[in-house]
Amino acid sequence: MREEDLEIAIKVVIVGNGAVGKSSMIQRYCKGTFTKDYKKTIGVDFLERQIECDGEEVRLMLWDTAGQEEFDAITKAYYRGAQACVLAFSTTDRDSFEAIQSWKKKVEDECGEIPTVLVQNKIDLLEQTVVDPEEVDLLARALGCRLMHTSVKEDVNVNAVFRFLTSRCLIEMRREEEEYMGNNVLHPLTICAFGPPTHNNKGLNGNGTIVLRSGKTKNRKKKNLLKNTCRLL
Ligand SMILES: Nc1nc2c(ncn2[C@@H]2O[C@H](COP(=O)(O)OP(=O)(O)OP(=O)(O)O)[C@@H](O)[C@H]2O)c(=O)[nH]1
Repeated sequence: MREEDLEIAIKVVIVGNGAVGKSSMIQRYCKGTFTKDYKKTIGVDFLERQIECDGEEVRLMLWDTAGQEEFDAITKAYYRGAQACVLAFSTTDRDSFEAIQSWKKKVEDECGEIPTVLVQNKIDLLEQTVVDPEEVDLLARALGCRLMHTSVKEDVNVNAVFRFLTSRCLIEMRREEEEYMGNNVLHPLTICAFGPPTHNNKGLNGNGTIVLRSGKTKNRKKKNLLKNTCRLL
C-alpha cells in the first residue's frame, strides 16, 4: 500500500442543546435532505461523508450527540478522539446560546483544544431572534472560535462549516507532522510497515512487524489532532 492510498479520517462532534438543529445539519450535509419534524436524538448517531479538501481526500465522520441533558453520561464517551467540533445554538432559543460555554467545556474536558466552529443556526428565522449579533460576536471571540451563521432549512453555509473545520484540521496535521519529523521522532500514531524502525522506542520491535503506536502526545491539550490518524512509513 502506498502512503497516498491512505485516507485521512476526521472525527467531528456536533454539540449543543436539544432542537437547535444538529441532526438536521448532519442529515443536510450527508444526505442533502431536510425535514420539519423534530425527533430528539437518543444518545448518539453517526453519519459520514467523503470530501476533497486542499488536495486531500478526507472522510468526515460526523457524530451527532443528543442535546438533552439526560443523555450527558452517554454522549461524553463519544467525544473522545474527536478532532473537530461544531458548537451549535439556535437563533430562536436563548437557553441554547447561554449553554454554549458549558458545551465547549464538556468537549474540551474529553478532547482538549480542537478546531471548533460556533454555529448560529436557523438564521431563516432572524425576525424571531432572541440573541443580539454583538453578544454572539463577543462570545465567539471569548471562545476563540470562528462564528458561522447557518440555515439548515435553506441550506445556507452548512457546507462551509465542515469545509472550514476540515481545512483547519489539515493545517494542524501538517504542522504536527513537520514538528515530529523535524524532531526525528516517530509520529505518535504511526504504522511501521515492514521496514526497520529508526529507533527502538517502546512499541517498535525492529523486525518489520506492523506496530500501531499509542496516541500519546507531549501536550494532550493541544496535540490531539492525530490521535485517530495513521500514516505508513
Ligand atoms: N426554521 C428552521 N428549522 C430548523 C433548522 N434546522 C433545524 N430545524 C428544525 O429544528 C427542529 C430540531 O432539529 P433537530 O435537528 O432534530 O435538532 P437537534 O439539535 O438534533 O435536537 P436533539 O436531537 O434533541 O439534540 C426540527 O424540527 C428541524 O426541522 C433551520 O435552519 N431552520
